[in-house]
Amino acid sequence: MSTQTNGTTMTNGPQHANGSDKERVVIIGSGNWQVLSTLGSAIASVAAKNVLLHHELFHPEVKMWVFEEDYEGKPLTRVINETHMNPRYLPDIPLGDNVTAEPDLGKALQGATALVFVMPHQFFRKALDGIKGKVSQNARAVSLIKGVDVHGTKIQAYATIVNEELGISCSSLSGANIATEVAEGKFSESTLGVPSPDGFEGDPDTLPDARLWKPLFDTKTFSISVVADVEGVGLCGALKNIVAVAAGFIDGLGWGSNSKAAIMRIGMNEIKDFSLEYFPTTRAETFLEQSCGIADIITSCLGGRNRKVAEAMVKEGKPFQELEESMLKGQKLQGPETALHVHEFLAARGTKRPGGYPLFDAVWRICYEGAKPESIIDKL
Ligand SMILES: NC(=O)c1ccc[n+]([C@@H]2O[C@H](COP(=O)([O-])OP(=O)(O)OC[C@H]3O[C@@H](n4cnc5c(N)ncnc54)[C@H](O)[C@@H]3O)[C@@H](O)[C@H]2O)c1
Ligand SMILES: O=P(O)(O)OC[C@H](O)CO
Repeated sequence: MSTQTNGTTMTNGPQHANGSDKERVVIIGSGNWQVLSTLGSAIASVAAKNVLLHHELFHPEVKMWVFEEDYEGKPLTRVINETHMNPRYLPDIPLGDNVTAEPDLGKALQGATALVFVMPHQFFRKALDGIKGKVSQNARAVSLIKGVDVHGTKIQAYATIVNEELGISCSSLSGANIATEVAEGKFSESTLGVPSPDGFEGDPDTLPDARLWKPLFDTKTFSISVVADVEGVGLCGALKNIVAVAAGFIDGLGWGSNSKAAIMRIGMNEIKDFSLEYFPTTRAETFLEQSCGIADIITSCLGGRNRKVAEAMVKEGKPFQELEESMLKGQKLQGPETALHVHEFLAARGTKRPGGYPLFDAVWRICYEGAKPESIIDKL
């Protein structure tokens, strides 16, 4: 098994067990980030174009594992394969004729060497159980999942779990990336965190996993920057969802732009300090300089689903679970559960930060403990 801290077993790619020297891409997930699933479906549409462009590196077919469900009386996979769109999670966006939807995870993984994980974190563990033992040790993975996994005093980003459980190298991709805007080809940036040898200070674009994933995702309108910080990129994506919930409360209360800017600033500091406190390989500049850091906080606090549902919680006085169902229609919220996971972790592990993490704590209290939204500023 490879170990991935700042270092990993650095496979240099091609010459795979499938007998081909070309990378075979499988997208595991098919939601709103399909561009990347809706990211899954949005990501599928970006990746589908790039495998054709970089045909010397990639096999032309992109498989997409789809959690099978009924769509207007037909299996969703059949609808996707007939129309080359995913009307359930990413309406009106062509995915590319070379994307094949597959409901059987084992079949989707056959011959796969480049695994793109893009599903709500709520479904990750079950999918991972179905993947174990079915992946070539030459394969590599990238996680686009924005969340953290907590067990008692242990907290992990998803790329680390993929690395540990499947024994393959895993990168992270995260940024200011509202899926529909990416799918519509509106200019966005994203950050790719790749494994590197300990103490690496060179050009991250030269690292082996950057040479695989950057050609798959980078386009003129979806611009990828590479950093040697897998965990930092994953943590930014996870923790900004808590801040976006807080921003939604501010909107619901009608408190205006100064309050929202304060929430973004305080949230940025909590994300950075939390990551540096518990994940020693993370780099402060990832939070302050990259799309996955400050830029994703801004876009999520302006236009994300977490913000939208949290605003409705205040205005309609309903719990997030009810609003998630009625407003998102099958898409999933990550912010409230991430606040719960972080709360459980901090309760078990404690913190050396003076005053703790009061914004993260306030979001947990409002979502799960019935605290009033106005109390969000009480300990800031
Ligand atoms: N949508 C975005 O704008 C966006 C942007 C960047 C990152 N992300 C991240 O990408 C990840 C995926 O988000 P998304 O927006 O694509 O998903 P989503 O919120 O659209 O959720 C729908 C997905 O969940 C799947 N699903 C539903 N029930 C399931 C089950 N029982 N088992 C397995 N899968 C099931 C559906 O098949 C579909 O793929 C998340 O971590 C999210 O934070 C999303
Ligand atoms: O819609 P949200 O709140 O899940 O955020 C989507 C993306 O993560 C924004 O980068």
